[in-house]
This record gives sequence, structure tokens and C-alpha cells, in this order.
Amino acid sequence: MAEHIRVLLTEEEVDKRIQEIGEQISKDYAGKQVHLVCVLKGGSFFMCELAKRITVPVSLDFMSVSSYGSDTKSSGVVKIVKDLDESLKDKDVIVVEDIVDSGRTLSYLLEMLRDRGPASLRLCTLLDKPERRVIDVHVDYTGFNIPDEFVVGYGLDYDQRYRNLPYIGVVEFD
Ligand SMILES: O=P(O)(O)OC[C@H]1O[C@H](OP(=O)(O)OP(=O)(O)O)[C@H](O)[C@@H]1O
Ligand code: HPA
Ligand SMILES: [Mg+2]
Repeated sequence: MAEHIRVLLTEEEVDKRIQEIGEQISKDYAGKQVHLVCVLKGGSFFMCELAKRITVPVSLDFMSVSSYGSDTKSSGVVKIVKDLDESLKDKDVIVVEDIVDSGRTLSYLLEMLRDRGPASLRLCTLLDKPERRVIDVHVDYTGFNIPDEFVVGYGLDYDQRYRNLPYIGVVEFD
């Protein structure tokens, strides 16, 4: 089946919104250092762009998680594939994600990271699909609320492809 991408958010719209979030974070964390935690792979493109627009001191770390499988996924259990290199103790942490969909990944992850003793812990996501939520997750910074459609680009993949698109699109099948 042939597929094509319908543009949902242009590169300009995404860039402008990331700039706004960067400014907001810089204000909210004035006088502090923020520690950005990127959830691989999807969060990587957004985190790099966001970090460039934050004007307070920034440090970065990366983690990779995966769902256990369809059975346990419904219980919200995720497996850590690559853990953070550094401790979160007493740091002002912002978890950076590409999308919050069902909320399973982030609700589990935030609970786990909270146990590591950060001074503060917030969540920043480029996209949010509120209609799809199964588990409640508090999002502190949201780029865009989007409808319930499967999106790609800016880190988001369809079968590992399209992460490199500089805009957000919807996969459509001809
Ligand atoms: O709210 P949820 O329903 O849990 O879905 C959101 C999660 O799913 C995607 O990651 P994925 O596991 O596909 O890995 P990837 O980032 O490597 O693509 C996305 O990047 C979020 O981490
Ligand atoms: O809409 C989506 N696109 C790509 N990956 C995802 N993971 C959760 N939702 C999505
Ligand atoms: Mg992800």
C-alpha cells in the first residue's frame, strides 16, 4: 500500500512554538540550572531544538525505555533499556518527550524518576493527544494538542521511518 504524509504542523509553526516554550522555561527557571532528560528515541529532535532556546544553564541526559509487550503494557510497565548516566538528586529536572498518547510511558517514568530525589520534576512534551489518555499524566509544558491521528516527524516514527522530517505530518494510505 502506498503512503503519503499530510502536513499537520509546518516547520515554521513547530519552530515558533519551541522558541516560546524555551522562553517560558528560561523565565520559570531564572537563577537555576535545568537538567533535561530526553526519552529516546522520539524525544531527541525536540530536546536538541529546545535546549538551544533555553537561556539558563542546561545539562542533559538520555534514557531509553520500551514497553514489555501488549499484556504488561496495559499495566503501564516499561522496561529501562538505557538508564540515565547521572543522578537526579537535588536537580531541577524536565523530562522532554515527543508525545504523550495513552500516558502509560510517562506516568510510569515520572513515578520512577520522582523516587530518585530531584529538587523538582516537570514534563515537557511537543505533542499531546488528550483524547487517547488511559492514565492521567500532568503535563507542565505542551507544544500542541493534536487530534487522535498517527503522526510522524520531529522524532516521531512510523516503523522507524520519518523521524527526520522537520515538520509534523499524518501518515495516510492511498
Ligand atoms: O503515551 P504512550 O501511549 O505511552 O506513548 C508515548 C510514547 O510512545 C512513543 O515512544 P516509543 O515507545 O514508540 O519509542 P520511540 O520514542 O523510540 O519511538 C513516544 O515517543 C512516547 O515515548
Ligand atoms: O502518533 C504517534 N506517532 C508515532 N509514535 C507514537 N507513539 C505514540 N503515539 C504516536
Ligand atoms: Mg518515546
